[in-house]
Amino acid sequence: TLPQPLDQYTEASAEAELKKLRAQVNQYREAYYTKDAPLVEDYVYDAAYNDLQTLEKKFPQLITPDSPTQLVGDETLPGFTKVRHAIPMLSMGDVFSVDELKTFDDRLQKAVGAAVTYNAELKIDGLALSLVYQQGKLVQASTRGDGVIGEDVTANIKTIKAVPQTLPQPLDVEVRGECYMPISSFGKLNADRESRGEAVFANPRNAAAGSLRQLNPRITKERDLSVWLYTIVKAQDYGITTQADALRTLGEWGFPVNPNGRVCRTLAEVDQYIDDMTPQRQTLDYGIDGIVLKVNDLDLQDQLGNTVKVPRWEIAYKFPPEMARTVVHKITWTV
Ligand SMILES: CC(C)(C)c1nc(N2CCN(c3ncccn3)CC2)c2cc(C(N)=O)c(N)nc2n1
Repeated sequence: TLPQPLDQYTEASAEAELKKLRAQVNQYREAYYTKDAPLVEDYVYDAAYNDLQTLEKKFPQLITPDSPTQLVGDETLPGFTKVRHAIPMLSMGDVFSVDELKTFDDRLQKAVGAAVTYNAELKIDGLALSLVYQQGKLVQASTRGDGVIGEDVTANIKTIKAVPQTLPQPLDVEVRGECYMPISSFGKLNADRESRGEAVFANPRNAAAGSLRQLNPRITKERDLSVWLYTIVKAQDYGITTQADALRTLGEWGFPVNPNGRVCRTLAEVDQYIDDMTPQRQTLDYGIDGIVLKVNDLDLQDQLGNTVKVPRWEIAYKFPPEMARTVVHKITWTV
Protein backbone atom coordinates (compact mmCIF):
# COMPACT_ATOMS: atom_id res chain seq x y z
CA THR A 1 0.00 0.00 0.00
CA LEU A 2 1.17 3.49 -0.92
CA PRO A 3 2.92 5.49 1.84
CA GLN A 4 0.30 8.24 1.56
CA PRO A 5 -3.32 8.52 0.36
CA LEU A 6 -3.62 8.79 -3.42
CA ASP A 7 -5.16 12.29 -3.40
CA GLN A 8 -2.18 13.74 -1.48
CA TYR A 9 0.23 13.03 -4.34
CA THR A 10 1.50 15.95 -6.42
CA GLU A 11 3.06 15.27 -9.81
CA ALA A 12 6.48 15.72 -8.21
CA SER A 13 5.91 13.35 -5.28
CA ALA A 14 4.18 10.85 -7.61
CA GLU A 15 7.19 10.93 -9.93
CA ALA A 16 9.53 10.13 -7.04
CA GLU A 17 7.27 7.33 -5.74
CA LEU A 18 6.85 5.86 -9.24
CA LYS A 19 10.62 5.82 -9.73
CA LYS A 20 11.01 3.85 -6.48
CA LEU A 21 8.15 1.44 -7.28
CA ARG A 22 9.37 0.76 -10.85
CA ALA A 23 12.84 -0.07 -9.57
CA GLN A 24 11.42 -2.26 -6.77
CA VAL A 25 9.03 -4.25 -9.00
CA ASN A 26 11.65 -4.64 -11.76
CA GLN A 27 14.10 -5.95 -9.18
CA TYR A 28 11.53 -8.49 -7.92
CA ARG A 29 10.73 -9.57 -11.52
CA GLU A 30 14.39 -9.93 -12.42
CA ALA A 31 14.96 -12.27 -9.47
CA TYR A 32 11.74 -14.22 -10.11
CA TYR A 33 12.10 -14.74 -13.85
CA THR A 34 15.81 -15.10 -14.33
CA LYS A 35 17.17 -16.57 -11.12
CA ASP A 36 14.03 -18.49 -10.08
CA ALA A 37 14.85 -17.23 -6.63
CA PRO A 38 12.26 -14.52 -5.89
CA LEU A 39 13.35 -11.97 -3.34
CA VAL A 40 9.89 -11.73 -1.75
CA GLU A 41 6.68 -13.73 -1.28
CA ASP A 42 4.12 -13.39 -4.09
CA TYR A 43 1.79 -11.20 -2.00
CA VAL A 44 4.58 -8.64 -1.42
CA TYR A 45 5.24 -8.53 -5.17
CA ASP A 46 1.51 -8.22 -5.91
CA ALA A 47 1.15 -5.31 -3.44
CA ALA A 48 4.05 -3.36 -4.98
CA TYR A 49 2.75 -4.05 -8.50
CA ASN A 50 -0.75 -2.87 -7.53
CA ASP A 51 0.68 0.33 -5.97
CA LEU A 52 2.55 1.02 -9.20
CA GLN A 53 -0.60 0.47 -11.29
CA THR A 54 -2.72 2.64 -8.98
CA LEU A 55 -0.30 5.57 -9.09
CA GLU A 56 0.21 5.26 -12.88
CA LYS A 57 -3.55 5.27 -13.38
CA LYS A 58 -3.77 8.60 -11.51
CA PHE A 59 -0.72 10.06 -13.30
CA PRO A 60 -0.70 8.39 -16.77
CA GLN A 61 1.60 11.15 -18.08
CA LEU A 62 4.28 9.74 -15.73
CA ILE A 63 4.17 6.19 -17.18
CA THR A 64 7.55 5.22 -18.66
CA PRO A 65 8.14 2.44 -21.25
CA ASP A 66 10.44 0.59 -18.82
CA SER A 67 7.64 0.29 -16.28
CA PRO A 68 6.85 -3.40 -15.63
CA THR A 69 3.17 -2.57 -16.18
CA GLN A 70 4.02 -2.08 -19.88
CA LEU A 71 5.19 -5.69 -20.34
CA VAL A 72 2.68 -8.24 -21.63
CA GLY A 73 2.35 -11.87 -20.44
CA ASP A 74 4.94 -13.85 -18.55
CA GLU A 75 8.28 -14.17 -20.24
CA THR A 76 9.56 -17.72 -20.49
CA LEU A 77 13.32 -18.13 -20.02
CA PRO A 78 15.53 -17.94 -23.13
CA GLY A 79 17.13 -21.30 -23.99
CA PHE A 80 14.01 -23.42 -23.49
CA THR A 81 12.02 -24.64 -26.49
CA LYS A 82 8.51 -23.26 -26.33
CA VAL A 83 5.51 -25.58 -26.22
CA ARG A 84 1.96 -24.53 -27.12
CA HIS A 85 -0.58 -26.38 -24.94
CA ALA A 86 -3.25 -28.00 -27.17
CA ILE A 87 -5.77 -27.14 -24.44
CA PRO A 88 -4.83 -24.02 -22.44
CA MET A 89 -3.79 -24.61 -18.82
CA LEU A 90 -6.27 -22.34 -17.09
CA SER A 91 -5.52 -20.41 -13.94
CA MET A 92 -7.64 -20.58 -10.80
CA GLY A 93 -9.92 -18.16 -9.06
CA ASP A 94 -8.90 -17.69 -5.41
CA VAL A 95 -11.01 -17.13 -2.35
CA PHE A 96 -9.64 -16.42 1.12
CA SER A 97 -12.55 -17.28 3.38
CA VAL A 98 -15.16 -19.98 3.80
CA ASP A 99 -17.83 -17.27 3.34
CA GLU A 100 -16.55 -16.63 -0.17
CA LEU A 101 -16.67 -20.40 -0.76
CA LYS A 102 -20.31 -20.29 0.32
CA THR A 103 -21.00 -17.55 -2.26
CA PHE A 104 -19.24 -19.63 -4.92
CA ASP A 105 -21.32 -22.68 -3.95
CA ASP A 106 -24.61 -20.70 -3.89
CA ARG A 107 -23.87 -19.29 -7.34
CA LEU A 108 -23.11 -22.75 -8.70
CA GLN A 109 -26.24 -24.26 -7.09
CA LYS A 110 -28.33 -21.52 -8.76
CA ALA A 111 -26.66 -22.08 -12.14
CA VAL A 112 -27.14 -25.86 -11.90
CA GLY A 113 -30.54 -25.77 -10.18
CA ALA A 114 -29.43 -28.49 -7.78
CA ALA A 115 -26.88 -29.24 -5.06
CA VAL A 116 -23.34 -29.69 -6.42
CA THR A 117 -20.92 -32.44 -5.38
CA TYR A 118 -17.28 -31.38 -5.26
CA ASN A 119 -13.98 -33.16 -5.30
CA ALA A 120 -11.73 -31.39 -2.78
CA GLU A 121 -7.96 -31.61 -3.18
CA LEU A 122 -4.90 -30.15 -1.45
CA LYS A 123 -3.41 -27.23 -3.39
CA ILE A 124 0.21 -28.30 -3.73
CA ASP A 125 2.60 -25.35 -3.69
CA GLY A 126 4.69 -26.36 -6.69
CA LEU A 127 4.61 -25.57 -10.38
CA ALA A 128 2.05 -26.85 -12.86
CA LEU A 129 3.20 -29.39 -15.40
CA SER A 130 1.84 -31.10 -18.51
CA LEU A 131 2.95 -34.65 -19.50
CA VAL A 132 2.10 -35.98 -22.99
CA TYR A 133 2.21 -39.75 -23.65
CA GLN A 134 1.99 -41.38 -27.09
CA GLN A 135 1.45 -45.13 -27.33
CA GLY A 136 2.10 -45.16 -23.58
CA LYS A 137 5.53 -43.51 -23.87
CA LEU A 138 6.37 -40.13 -22.32
CA VAL A 139 7.08 -37.88 -25.32
CA GLN A 140 6.81 -34.35 -23.93
CA ALA A 141 6.81 -32.58 -20.60
CA SER A 142 6.23 -28.83 -20.32
CA THR A 143 5.67 -26.13 -17.74
CA ARG A 144 2.44 -24.15 -17.63
CA GLY A 145 4.17 -20.91 -18.69
CA ASP A 146 1.45 -18.31 -19.26
CA GLY A 147 -1.18 -21.03 -19.70
CA VAL A 148 -0.88 -21.18 -23.49
CA ILE A 149 2.89 -21.27 -24.11
CA GLY A 150 5.14 -23.17 -21.71
CA GLU A 151 8.73 -24.45 -21.70
CA ASP A 152 9.78 -27.91 -22.85
CA VAL A 153 11.29 -29.63 -19.78
CA THR A 154 11.10 -33.22 -21.12
CA ALA A 155 14.79 -34.03 -20.52
CA ASN A 156 14.54 -32.75 -16.95
CA ILE A 157 11.30 -34.56 -16.16
CA LYS A 158 12.81 -37.85 -17.38
CA THR A 159 15.28 -37.62 -14.48
CA ILE A 160 12.40 -37.72 -11.94
CA LYS A 161 11.93 -41.29 -10.64
CA ALA A 162 8.26 -40.68 -9.72
CA VAL A 163 7.31 -39.90 -13.34
CA PRO A 164 6.45 -43.11 -15.29
CA GLN A 165 8.35 -43.22 -18.60
CA THR A 166 5.93 -45.91 -19.84
CA LEU A 167 2.24 -46.52 -19.03
CA PRO A 168 0.71 -49.98 -18.44
CA GLN A 169 -1.33 -49.54 -21.66
CA PRO A 170 -0.21 -47.97 -24.99
CA LEU A 171 -2.34 -44.84 -24.42
CA ASP A 172 -2.27 -41.49 -26.22
CA VAL A 173 -3.05 -39.16 -23.32
CA GLU A 174 -2.06 -35.85 -21.73
CA VAL A 175 -2.04 -35.59 -17.95
CA ARG A 176 -1.38 -32.54 -15.75
CA GLY A 177 -0.23 -32.05 -12.24
CA GLU A 178 2.18 -30.27 -9.98
CA CYS A 179 5.95 -30.66 -9.71
CA TYR A 180 7.21 -30.04 -6.17
CA MET A 181 10.23 -30.47 -3.93
CA PRO A 182 9.68 -32.24 -0.58
CA ILE A 183 10.29 -29.83 2.30
CA SER A 184 12.91 -32.18 3.77
CA SER A 185 14.83 -32.14 0.46
CA PHE A 186 14.47 -28.34 0.31
CA GLY A 187 16.13 -28.05 3.75
CA LYS A 188 19.02 -30.32 2.69
CA LEU A 189 19.49 -28.50 -0.63
CA ASN A 190 19.64 -25.07 1.04
CA ALA A 191 22.01 -26.24 3.77
CA ASP A 192 24.23 -27.66 1.03
CA ARG A 193 24.08 -24.44 -1.02
CA GLU A 194 24.78 -22.35 2.05
CA SER A 195 27.86 -24.43 2.90
CA ARG A 196 29.09 -23.70 -0.64
CA GLY A 197 28.35 -19.98 -0.24
CA GLU A 198 25.57 -20.14 -2.84
CA ALA A 199 22.27 -18.23 -2.62
CA VAL A 200 19.56 -20.26 -0.88
CA PHE A 201 16.06 -20.73 -2.31
CA ALA A 202 13.32 -18.75 -0.51
CA ASN A 203 10.89 -21.70 -0.37
CA PRO A 204 10.30 -25.22 -1.77
CA ARG A 205 8.23 -23.85 -4.68
CA ASN A 206 11.10 -21.70 -5.93
CA ALA A 207 13.53 -24.56 -5.38
CA ALA A 208 11.31 -26.80 -7.54
CA ALA A 209 10.98 -24.11 -10.25
CA GLY A 210 14.71 -23.37 -10.20
CA SER A 211 15.55 -27.09 -10.34
CA LEU A 212 13.08 -27.90 -13.11
CA ARG A 213 13.91 -24.89 -15.27
CA GLN A 214 17.57 -25.89 -15.44
CA LEU A 215 18.99 -26.21 -18.94
CA ASN A 216 21.25 -29.00 -17.67
CA PRO A 217 19.25 -32.17 -16.80
CA ARG A 218 22.18 -33.49 -14.72
CA ILE A 219 21.54 -30.68 -12.23
CA THR A 220 17.81 -31.48 -12.17
CA LYS A 221 18.70 -35.12 -11.52
CA GLU A 222 20.59 -34.18 -8.34
CA ARG A 223 17.57 -32.28 -6.98
CA ASP A 224 14.93 -34.41 -5.27
CA LEU A 225 11.86 -33.39 -7.29
CA SER A 226 8.54 -35.23 -7.35
CA VAL A 227 5.08 -34.83 -8.88
CA TRP A 228 1.40 -35.25 -8.03
CA LEU A 229 -0.97 -35.65 -11.03
CA TYR A 230 -4.54 -34.35 -10.85
CA THR A 231 -5.91 -34.00 -14.40
CA ILE A 232 -6.53 -36.29 -17.34
CA VAL A 233 -7.11 -34.04 -20.37
CA LYS A 234 -10.37 -35.06 -22.15
CA ALA A 235 -10.92 -37.66 -19.39
CA GLN A 236 -14.40 -38.55 -20.77
CA ASP A 237 -12.65 -40.04 -23.86
CA TYR A 238 -11.33 -42.75 -21.49
CA GLY A 239 -14.76 -43.51 -20.00
CA ILE A 240 -14.08 -41.38 -16.91
CA THR A 241 -17.10 -39.42 -15.61
CA THR A 242 -15.91 -37.70 -12.40
CA GLN A 243 -12.79 -35.96 -11.05
CA ALA A 244 -12.61 -38.63 -8.32
CA ASP A 245 -12.56 -41.31 -11.09
CA ALA A 246 -9.81 -39.39 -12.88
CA LEU A 247 -7.61 -39.38 -9.76
CA ARG A 248 -8.24 -43.14 -9.24
CA THR A 249 -7.39 -43.85 -12.88
CA LEU A 250 -4.20 -41.75 -12.72
CA GLY A 251 -3.14 -43.98 -9.81
CA GLU A 252 -3.92 -47.13 -11.83
CA TRP A 253 -1.79 -45.76 -14.71
CA GLY A 254 1.15 -45.58 -12.31
CA PHE A 255 1.16 -41.83 -11.55
CA PRO A 256 1.67 -40.46 -8.03
CA VAL A 257 -1.70 -39.06 -6.90
CA ASN A 258 -2.03 -37.12 -3.67
CA PRO A 259 -3.92 -39.38 -1.20
CA ASN A 260 -5.88 -36.51 0.41
CA GLY A 261 -8.56 -36.04 -2.26
CA ARG A 262 -12.10 -36.17 -0.83
CA VAL A 263 -15.57 -36.13 -2.45
CA CYS A 264 -17.70 -33.55 -0.61
CA ARG A 265 -21.46 -33.64 -1.11
CA THR A 266 -22.12 -30.45 0.88
CA LEU A 267 -20.29 -27.27 1.83
CA ALA A 268 -20.32 -28.51 5.43
CA GLU A 269 -18.20 -31.45 4.30
CA VAL A 270 -15.86 -29.00 2.49
CA ASP A 271 -15.63 -27.04 5.73
CA GLN A 272 -14.72 -30.25 7.58
CA TYR A 273 -12.10 -31.02 4.91
CA ILE A 274 -10.51 -27.58 5.42
CA ASP A 275 -10.49 -28.13 9.20
CA ASP A 276 -8.95 -31.60 8.78
CA MET A 277 -6.30 -30.45 6.30
CA THR A 278 -5.19 -27.08 7.73
CA PRO A 279 -3.19 -28.61 10.66
CA GLN A 280 -1.54 -30.99 8.18
CA ARG A 281 0.54 -28.09 6.85
CA GLN A 282 2.89 -28.56 9.78
CA THR A 283 3.37 -32.29 9.19
CA LEU A 284 3.15 -32.94 5.42
CA ASP A 285 6.54 -33.19 3.69
CA TYR A 286 5.34 -30.92 0.87
CA GLY A 287 4.08 -27.34 0.77
CA ILE A 288 0.33 -26.74 0.44
CA ASP A 289 -1.12 -23.24 0.15
CA GLY A 290 -4.82 -24.09 0.23
CA ILE A 291 -7.34 -26.51 -1.14
CA VAL A 292 -8.86 -26.79 -4.63
CA LEU A 293 -12.59 -27.44 -5.01
CA LYS A 294 -13.75 -28.93 -8.30
CA VAL A 295 -17.22 -29.89 -9.47
CA ASN A 296 -16.88 -33.67 -9.38
CA ASP A 297 -19.07 -34.47 -12.41
CA LEU A 298 -17.06 -33.86 -15.60
CA ASP A 299 -20.09 -33.33 -17.87
CA LEU A 300 -21.34 -30.68 -15.43
CA GLN A 301 -17.89 -29.06 -15.57
CA ASP A 302 -18.24 -28.84 -19.37
CA GLN A 303 -21.75 -27.43 -19.09
CA LEU A 304 -20.55 -24.75 -16.66
CA GLY A 305 -17.61 -24.03 -18.93
CA ASN A 306 -14.84 -21.55 -18.29
CA THR A 307 -14.55 -17.79 -18.27
CA VAL A 308 -11.68 -16.49 -20.43
CA LYS A 309 -9.00 -17.55 -17.96
CA VAL A 310 -10.70 -19.35 -15.14
CA PRO A 311 -13.06 -22.33 -15.02
CA ARG A 312 -16.45 -21.55 -13.45
CA TRP A 313 -16.44 -25.04 -11.97
CA GLU A 314 -13.51 -24.82 -9.59
CA ILE A 315 -12.14 -22.48 -6.99
CA ALA A 316 -9.01 -22.41 -4.82
CA TYR A 317 -9.32 -21.57 -1.13
CA LYS A 318 -5.99 -20.06 0.01
CA PHE A 319 -4.74 -20.49 3.57
CA PRO A 320 -3.66 -17.19 5.21
CA PRO A 321 0.08 -16.60 4.54
CA GLU A 322 2.01 -18.48 7.21
CA MET A 323 4.27 -15.61 8.30
CA ALA A 324 5.49 -17.58 11.33
CA ARG A 325 7.01 -20.40 9.28
CA THR A 326 8.62 -17.98 6.80
CA VAL A 327 10.11 -15.96 9.64
CA VAL A 328 11.39 -19.16 11.28
CA HIS A 329 13.11 -20.14 8.00
CA LYS A 330 14.75 -16.75 7.72
CA ILE A 331 16.00 -16.83 11.31
CA THR A 332 17.27 -20.38 10.82
CA TRP A 333 19.23 -19.51 7.70
CA THR A 334 20.50 -16.15 8.96
CA VAL A 335 21.77 -17.73 12.17
C1 LIG B 1 -7.50 -28.31 -13.80
C2 LIG B 1 -7.65 -27.06 -12.95
C3 LIG B 1 -7.62 -25.83 -13.85
C4 LIG B 1 -8.95 -27.09 -12.21
C5 LIG B 1 -6.53 -27.03 -11.94
N1 LIG B 1 -5.59 -26.09 -12.08
C6 LIG B 1 -4.59 -26.04 -11.16
N2 LIG B 1 -3.66 -25.02 -11.36
C7 LIG B 1 -4.09 -23.94 -12.26
C8 LIG B 1 -3.49 -22.67 -11.87
N3 LIG B 1 -2.07 -22.73 -11.76
C9 LIG B 1 -1.35 -21.59 -11.96
N4 LIG B 1 0.00 -21.65 -11.82
C10 LIG B 1 0.72 -20.52 -12.02
C11 LIG B 1 0.09 -19.31 -12.36
C12 LIG B 1 -1.29 -19.32 -12.48
N5 LIG B 1 -2.01 -20.44 -12.27
C13 LIG B 1 -1.49 -23.88 -11.10
C14 LIG B 1 -2.23 -25.16 -11.27
C15 LIG B 1 -4.53 -26.97 -10.08
C16 LIG B 1 -3.53 -26.99 -9.10
C17 LIG B 1 -3.59 -27.95 -8.10
C18 LIG B 1 -2.52 -27.97 -7.08
N6 LIG B 1 -1.66 -26.96 -7.03
O1 LIG B 1 -2.45 -28.93 -6.28
C19 LIG B 1 -4.66 -28.91 -8.09
N7 LIG B 1 -4.75 -29.86 -7.13
N8 LIG B 1 -5.62 -28.86 -9.05
C20 LIG B 1 -5.57 -27.93 -10.03
N9 LIG B 1 -6.55 -27.95 -10.95
